[in-house]
Amino acid sequence: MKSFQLANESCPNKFILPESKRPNLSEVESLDSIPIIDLSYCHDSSPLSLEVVHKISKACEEFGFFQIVNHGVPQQVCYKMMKAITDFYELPSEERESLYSTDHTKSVRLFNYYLKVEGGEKVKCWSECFAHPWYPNDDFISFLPEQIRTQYMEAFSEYAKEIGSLGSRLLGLISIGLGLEEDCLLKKLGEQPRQRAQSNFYPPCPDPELTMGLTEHTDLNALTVLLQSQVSGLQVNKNGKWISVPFIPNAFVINLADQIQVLSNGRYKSVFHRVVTNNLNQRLSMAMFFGPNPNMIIGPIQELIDEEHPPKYRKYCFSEFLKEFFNQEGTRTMLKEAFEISHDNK
Ligand SMILES: O=C(O)CCC(=O)C(=O)O
Ligand SMILES: [Fe+2]
Repeated sequence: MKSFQLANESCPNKFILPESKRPNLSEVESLDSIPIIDLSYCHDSSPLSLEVVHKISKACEEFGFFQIVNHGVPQQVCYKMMKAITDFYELPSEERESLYSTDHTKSVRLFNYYLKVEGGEKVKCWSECFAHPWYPNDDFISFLPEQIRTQYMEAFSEYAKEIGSLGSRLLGLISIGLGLEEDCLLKKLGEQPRQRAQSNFYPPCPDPELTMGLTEHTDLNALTVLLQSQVSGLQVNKNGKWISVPFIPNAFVINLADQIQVLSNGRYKSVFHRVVTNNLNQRLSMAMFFGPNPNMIIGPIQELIDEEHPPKYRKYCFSEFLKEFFNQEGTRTMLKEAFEISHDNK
């Protein structure tokens, strides 16, 4: 699956976006940035800080994105995870070849995102992504290239444990911010929630104005915890403008995904984001997705509905949402909208 050229070569056609979909890098907003929230006072043993709850709630309403620092996940655990994915992508591409698949029903696979353009043609994103479940480990261990299997599994097991408890803690704080019981959102995800991991690799690109590392999208799950390498590239849309998310040492980027937008009846936002490329340095990220069990029924939470806030979305089974997601593969822009209730004729 050799798909990338060296940075001093020109950009192959299959990666070149039509003009209207290009990143327009000079227009990226440099004055605004997503909030940075210190979680020092929110560890399991500490009493709840209402100030932190308030900051998170505000970030969820205004940006749908924030970074967290002093989150309690040991630096070494993150370092080992980042090293394992770096080593994975640094293997000769033949070693990863057998993992490559365009079949989205495969739960472990290496793939490229693409954008469907007019005429049905597919333009590839300038990235490689490797997705797999969090558990059980046996389901994906055998797929990993042998050279990195032990290292990856060791790093991932520790990492998944830490991110699992961080995610539950964040869902608790977000629930309280919505005026709900602390365990409300976690319960909405059900038993055996859909938890997936995805590493993203963005090699240097000869012409960053023509390509996209990941085209604009919202995440389909409930919550994403993202670890990024030192090279920036992630941008978040706010009021139609793109703002960059800087790399902060020992921080995680948190973003709300579609299911929280629906559960919160539109109060908290799952916003569009994208990743741009650069011609100097490779970039890596590890996204940990928290989603509902596919059999769970999702819809606006009863306590958040009243006369002033009628339900914006109909109830659906999460598996239905997943089906819609795969139907929209390559466009992915009207996902939640497919479940909206129209109040036009009221
Ligand atoms: O690489 C990044 O910074 C973002 C990745 C992302 O948006 C995703 O995996 O959904
Ligand atoms: Fe994303």
